[in-house]
Amino acid sequence: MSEERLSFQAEVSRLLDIVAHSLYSEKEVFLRELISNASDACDRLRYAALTQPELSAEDPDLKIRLTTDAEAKTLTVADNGVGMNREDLIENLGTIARSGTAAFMNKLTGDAKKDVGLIGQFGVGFYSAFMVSDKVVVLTRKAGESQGWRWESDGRGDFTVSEAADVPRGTRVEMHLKADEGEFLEESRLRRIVQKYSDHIALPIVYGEGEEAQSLNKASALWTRSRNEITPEQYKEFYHHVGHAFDEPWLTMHWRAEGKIEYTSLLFVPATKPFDLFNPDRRHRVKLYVRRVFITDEAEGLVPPYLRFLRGVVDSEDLPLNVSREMLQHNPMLAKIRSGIVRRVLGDLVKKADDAEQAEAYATFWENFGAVLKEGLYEDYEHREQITKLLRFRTTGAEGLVSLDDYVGRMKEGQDAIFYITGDDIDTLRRSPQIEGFKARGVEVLLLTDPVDEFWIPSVAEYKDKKFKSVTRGGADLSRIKAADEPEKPAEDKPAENDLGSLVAALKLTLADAVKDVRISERLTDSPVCLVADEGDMDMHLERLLKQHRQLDTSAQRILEVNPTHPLIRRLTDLAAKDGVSDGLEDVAWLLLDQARIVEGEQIPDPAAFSRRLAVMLEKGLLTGLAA
Ligand SMILES: Nc1ncnc2c1ncn2[C@@H]1O[C@H](COP(=O)(O)OP(=O)(O)OP(=O)(O)O)[C@@H](O)[C@H]1O
Repeated sequence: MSEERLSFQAEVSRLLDIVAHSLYSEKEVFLRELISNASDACDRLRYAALTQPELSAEDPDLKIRLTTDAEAKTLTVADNGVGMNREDLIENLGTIARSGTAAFMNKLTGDAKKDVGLIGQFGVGFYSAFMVSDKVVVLTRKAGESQGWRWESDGRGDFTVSEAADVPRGTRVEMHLKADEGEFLEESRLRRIVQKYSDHIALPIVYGEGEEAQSLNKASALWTRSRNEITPEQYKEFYHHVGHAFDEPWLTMHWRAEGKIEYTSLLFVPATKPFDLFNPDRRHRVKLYVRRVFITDEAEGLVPPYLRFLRGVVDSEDLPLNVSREMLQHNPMLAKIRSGIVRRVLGDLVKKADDAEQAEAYATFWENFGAVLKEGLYEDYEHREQITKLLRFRTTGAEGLVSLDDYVGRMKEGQDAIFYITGDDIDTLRRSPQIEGFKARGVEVLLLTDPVDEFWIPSVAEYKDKKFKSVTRGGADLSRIKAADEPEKPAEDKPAENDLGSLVAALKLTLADAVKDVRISERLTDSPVCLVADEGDMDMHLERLLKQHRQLDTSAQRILEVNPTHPLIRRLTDLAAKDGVSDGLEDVAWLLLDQARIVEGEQIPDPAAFSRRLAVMLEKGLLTGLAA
């Protein structure tokens, strides 16, 4: 087959443009990226060879080799790993398949300086070779296939692919260095880079060929070394490699489990949210090794979905090497390892959460992963208590994050429930009419904005014998809670009970089926009205959420609560006591209901009628206002 010329995917072209034109301060990281790829390729071959030993038989000692040619000004990174065929080459070195790429690309501004910072966080993998090269040639042959392939590009829009003869198994990436990148031809420079970024790689990385070849790294898997031999820098570089991450690890956990089951874990909690955290598959990314052999990064059941933010490796001494990825899931050993991991990780997180000096650091973790962790409250009954200790909340009572123990410790005399409100964002929740009375009495309300909150609360139901209670459902029961500094309302502020009775009757008659009931409110202090759900009905926010996701197409009737101390309601009470249901009262009743719906974020069923009534009322108001 002759040479084919193909174009890069548009995203790759944009990326290459930035890579080539930006003054990336740490160009040396290209080597880390290529070594990381080479190591992954060897891991994949080693796994495939477990069931097909012939794949690696001709050249079984897996390694990574760096060579230079001072005359040709080339640096080559070669591995004898799994290699690529034509389709792999076109798919892998012409596109960016990684999840989160689209989101990343949307963030690019076109301003090279800013974009470089972003790339630093995202990593450009193979394409970083173009930071130091004006031409890259890849020669590769896939394990088990006889045809070799050559890929070549100057990194400017297109690349060529052609057949190549006599290519050994694996991949050679030959970089034709730019004129001013001669430093990458020097062994000492390469050695320093390898030691800085790639020392954790478990394979030998050598410089040169034959007898002369020099070893550049320790070639022992980082997790097999003892903790006191590993520097924070080395942990970080390993985290970058294993997690395809570019931030600092927020927490590093490295331990060996001994006894009935033996395994080593080196796990990290990232400092920032990975792009794919909320993918529907809820997959974790922890890599499973069996006695130093990489098995899979898709071992379902190794880590529960609510800890899917973890990155790192678990290396088992007991699982059989020939365990197929499919059979793994049902292996009882795996369940034991998982339970060890969960216990340890939750234990370490609780320690962090309990440490008052680390409150700020813990808040970062919580903002990133709290919403994911909460899934464990209903998915992992066994560890619910520990997860509960990790919970943090925004509330009406404090600026920062509050734990359930903080909350319970501050409960008012007579308060027997943990009050909460759910919604889409904190600011709207803080302004909700339903929490007015709670705020006025100094009763703290948890402000919940994660969709998952609607699901764990009913499942957990209570904490330390205090039930969770939504402030937008059922009665407010505020009268039983004593507030020390509660100002007594002057008696004349509240209309007479009888008159209020007439108002409620008139509103019920007017609004009929549009509401389930009309009640005098205990929870309002400033707003005239609000909607609440009846005790046994679904909370309003949950109903909206389910409708958005097309999981529900009916609506429950709501209760309209009126604030007896609001001037508007007092005026209306007089009107109802005098005339019963009048035209004026009818219009106001509907307007109040629509207003309550708007504040709640609900649709108004008849906007035209709303607008007509509003115009009538404004006109009347203006006329009497002008006359006065
Ligand atoms: N030396 C290699 N041997 C075999 N396949 C390789 C090699 N280098 C790259 N590839 C293939 O090309 C793909 C793309 O590589 P690239 O470095 O761009 O991204 P990545 O490795 O998936 O992510 P990262 O940015 O974390 O490196 C890899 O996923 C792999 O399938």
